[in-house]
Amino acid sequence: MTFPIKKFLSYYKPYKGIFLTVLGCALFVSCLQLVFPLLVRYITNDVLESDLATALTDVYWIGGIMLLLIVVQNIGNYFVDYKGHEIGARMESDMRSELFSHLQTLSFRFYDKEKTGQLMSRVTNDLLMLSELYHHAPEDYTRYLVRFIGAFVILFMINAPLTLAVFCFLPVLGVLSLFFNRMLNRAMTRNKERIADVNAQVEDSLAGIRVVKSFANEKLEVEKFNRENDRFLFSRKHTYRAEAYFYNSAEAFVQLITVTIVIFGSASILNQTFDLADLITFLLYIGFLIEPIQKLTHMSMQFQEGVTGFQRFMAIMNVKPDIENRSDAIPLSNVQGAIEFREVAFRYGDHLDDVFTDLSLTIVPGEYVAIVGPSGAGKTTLSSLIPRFYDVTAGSVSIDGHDVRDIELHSLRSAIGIVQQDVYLFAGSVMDNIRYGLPGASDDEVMDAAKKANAHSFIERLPHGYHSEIGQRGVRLSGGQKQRLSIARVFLKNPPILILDEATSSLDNESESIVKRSLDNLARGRTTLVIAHRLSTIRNAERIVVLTEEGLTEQGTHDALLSHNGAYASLYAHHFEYQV
Ligand SMILES: Nc1ncnc2c1ncn2[C@@H]1O[C@H](COP(=O)(O)OP(=O)(O)OP(=O)(O)O)[C@@H](O)[C@H]1O
Repeated sequence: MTFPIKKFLSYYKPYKGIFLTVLGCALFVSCLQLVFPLLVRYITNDVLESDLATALTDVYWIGGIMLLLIVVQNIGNYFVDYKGHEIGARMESDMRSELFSHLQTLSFRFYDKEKTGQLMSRVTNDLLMLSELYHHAPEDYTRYLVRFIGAFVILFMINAPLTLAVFCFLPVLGVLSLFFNRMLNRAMTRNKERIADVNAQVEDSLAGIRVVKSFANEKLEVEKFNRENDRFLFSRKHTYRAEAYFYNSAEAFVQLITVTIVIFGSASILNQTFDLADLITFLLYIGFLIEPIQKLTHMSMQFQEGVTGFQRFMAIMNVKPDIENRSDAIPLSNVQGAIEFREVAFRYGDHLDDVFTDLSLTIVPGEYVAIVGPSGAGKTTLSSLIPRFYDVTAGSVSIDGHDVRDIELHSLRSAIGIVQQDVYLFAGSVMDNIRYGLPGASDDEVMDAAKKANAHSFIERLPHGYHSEIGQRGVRLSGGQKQRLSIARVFLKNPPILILDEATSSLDNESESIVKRSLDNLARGRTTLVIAHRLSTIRNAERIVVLTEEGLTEQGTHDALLSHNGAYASLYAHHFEYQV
């Protein structure tokens, strides 16, 4: 993947002013730092040669100047460190927010493929590395470059041959770092993938902790986790080995440079072509030359981590949502609730089998239609084409005569309410969860919806009524209670079209009958599509549609289908065979 430099730089834009100030400050402080060794050289070379009284005065003066320089430098460094980090953190926060917003736009097809834990890793870890690169790299490179060039010029003026001799080591170091850079880059990418796998494993195991415990499979989960954890450890070991090679080779070069100066400098002093002040200046400035080399490994790590983090960030940002508003999408208003599937073909992926090939079905406004059929026939898939969770492969789905692909997505989904067997409730209070159906609804409206969903009385019995916390995913509520909250949520939303997907199949008889009454209330006056396994619950449906692997094979009322003695009759017989 080529590096999208323009996009990378665009995140600096909102902070251009403060960023350039920080950079200017780093530059200024670096220049001040170059003055120090020159002052020491001046003392050893000139001041110490003069008479005692003048020398002492000069030393005090220079000491004062040095103190002032220290104060100015440290104030400057404080500003650079504080503001620099803040800019990095702000940019990281902007990117995190952009990434999260983008994730919200991606469709079911994307989430079918991606692991939640891995995505979480991108939103957190990868961006953390990026903030370091964003602010440290420009500051550090400026500091090191200024000091490096400054020290080179000063040393060159003092003793050109020795300075050039020191510089002969640098190309070798350059080649070395290029070689290790590639190695580190690969290792960093692998590290990121591995930690994302660890995250995914943690997410999966903890989200399913109730299943884990019910099967007493804690040990198995620990083994699965350790497998990923070990892979991460192995990958990090590789990185550290590469790093250690690089760091120590660079360190050896640094020491070689110091030894060269000491030997050549001392020999030159003996030959009287160099004096002690020159040697002291060289040794003081050598730090300015060595520092960037010593930091090269760290900077290169930081650079690689930031770059791979950005590439992984962009890999998601570049995923185009496959379900989007068309530029001329129309808002859906005054919905009557007519639904039409016309010659619909659908498959989940290019290499997967068709779920439907030529399916046509018309539902009139306000009709109550039940879809039944064997498991895997495509009942849920059919219902998910109405709110455009997936787009048809061929044919069309329309509402009130408008192809759903031409309807503005928000208005389309606002017109459809879905109640599922697997209720998802968010951490928060009962009130928050019902209000999710219509953010901005008043407390009275929420309570009214709860009453219609037969949820009000149980909510009032909770320790803090509507303000009771329900725990993550509603663990503190029973299945039937969760279901009624989800129905209240849809009451509040008040959509003209309703999809009930196996909404009561996991409940016991008593809960089922309460939930059933709530659902009947909800369905009144709305076009309703029920996906049912329990054939007993849909006996009164105005129309029952039978979906099998061959497509829609039969439709009619319960009695008509039974007397037809086809697929429905055999499903029904089968169903009751198991019920008895
Ligand atoms: N996200 C998905 N990606 C790929 N294939 C899928 C996906 N969801 C469902 N399928 C496949 O599509 C087919 C229809 O599944 P669907 O869930 O619609 O059936 P269903 O009739 O609702 O089944 P059930 O009654 O068991 O819930 C099945 O073969 C299933 O494996």
